[in-house]
Amino acid sequence: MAEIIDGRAVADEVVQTVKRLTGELVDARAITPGLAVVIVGEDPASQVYVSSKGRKAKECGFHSVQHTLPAETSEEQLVAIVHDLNADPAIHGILVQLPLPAHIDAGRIIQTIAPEKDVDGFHYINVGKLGTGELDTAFVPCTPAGSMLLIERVRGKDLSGLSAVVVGRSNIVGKPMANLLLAANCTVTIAHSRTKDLPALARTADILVAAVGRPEMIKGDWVKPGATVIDVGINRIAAPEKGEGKSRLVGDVAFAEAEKAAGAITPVPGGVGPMTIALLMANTLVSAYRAAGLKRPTF
Ligand SMILES: Nc1nc(=O)c2c([nH]1)NC[C@@H]1CN(c3ccc(C(=O)N[C@@H](CCC(=O)O)C(=O)O)cc3)C=[N+]21
Repeated sequence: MAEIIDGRAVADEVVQTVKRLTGELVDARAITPGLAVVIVGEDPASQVYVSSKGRKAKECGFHSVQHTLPAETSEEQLVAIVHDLNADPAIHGILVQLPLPAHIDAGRIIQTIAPEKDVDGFHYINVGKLGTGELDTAFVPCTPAGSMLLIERVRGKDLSGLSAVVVGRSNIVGKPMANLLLAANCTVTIAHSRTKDLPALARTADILVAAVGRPEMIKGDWVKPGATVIDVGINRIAAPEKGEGKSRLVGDVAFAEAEKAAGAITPVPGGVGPMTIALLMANTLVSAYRAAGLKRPTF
């Protein structure tokens, strides 16, 4: 049976390190890292993520601000808010929660965020830096960065020559994940909905990352014996066994089957999700260190 990777425990270690380094920054330079989270509309799932980000930021000792805007907020109003946050020296990280309402051009909003405050790592400047390997000055998207930390926990820091298959090609997870694995000298394949014989390809992976958003799509017999399986999916599905109208969270991997073959596997919940939030704190801390002209801490 696979080792079950405890994402909550690793995330907590990251948060404790952020907290300690925040204390050092406050003592040495009187600079408090500041994180602004902007949410437009009332999507209940989004509200949950945003409030847990605010809670973690306070736990780290950050200055934390949240802008909750009505669903009718115009694109120009949102652009104006981002401009204000760009100009605010107390703010080192800006996160605009996605998805945005359909009448707002999310791409334009992301490109409005100052790259040096783009702790999501979604701005073209940060995407380009990751693509060209300028990791010292880039922000790397939180979910792939957190997934890499979990992979390193299991396999050590030297991933050289390992075969990695990333299932999913999104700009926020699949593509940056593939770039990080490539930077770590893995042989990387990105699979997607048009990939031929995905089960056979998946079985070649020493590191298998599932980021497709389809509940339990990756089956146990797609997993190479001993592989490291990172499940990025968070899918809410009906759970009639828990009672009428109840639901539960599952990943993109059929966990009960896959844990029999894998060497190590992340659960859902309690795997990648908590790491995403921890790396948001780490990126915000790094931004504050850079703004102070100090060397970037590494995680
Ligand atoms: N600009 C932007 N950046 C984001 O990083 C971003 C976003 N927009 N929009 C929404 C998604 C979603 N997201 C999650 C983070 C943590 C958990 C998490 O900690 N999940 C827990 C379970 C939470 C539960 O029980 O619902 C876990 O996996 O253990 C989930 C989802 C960040 N997102």
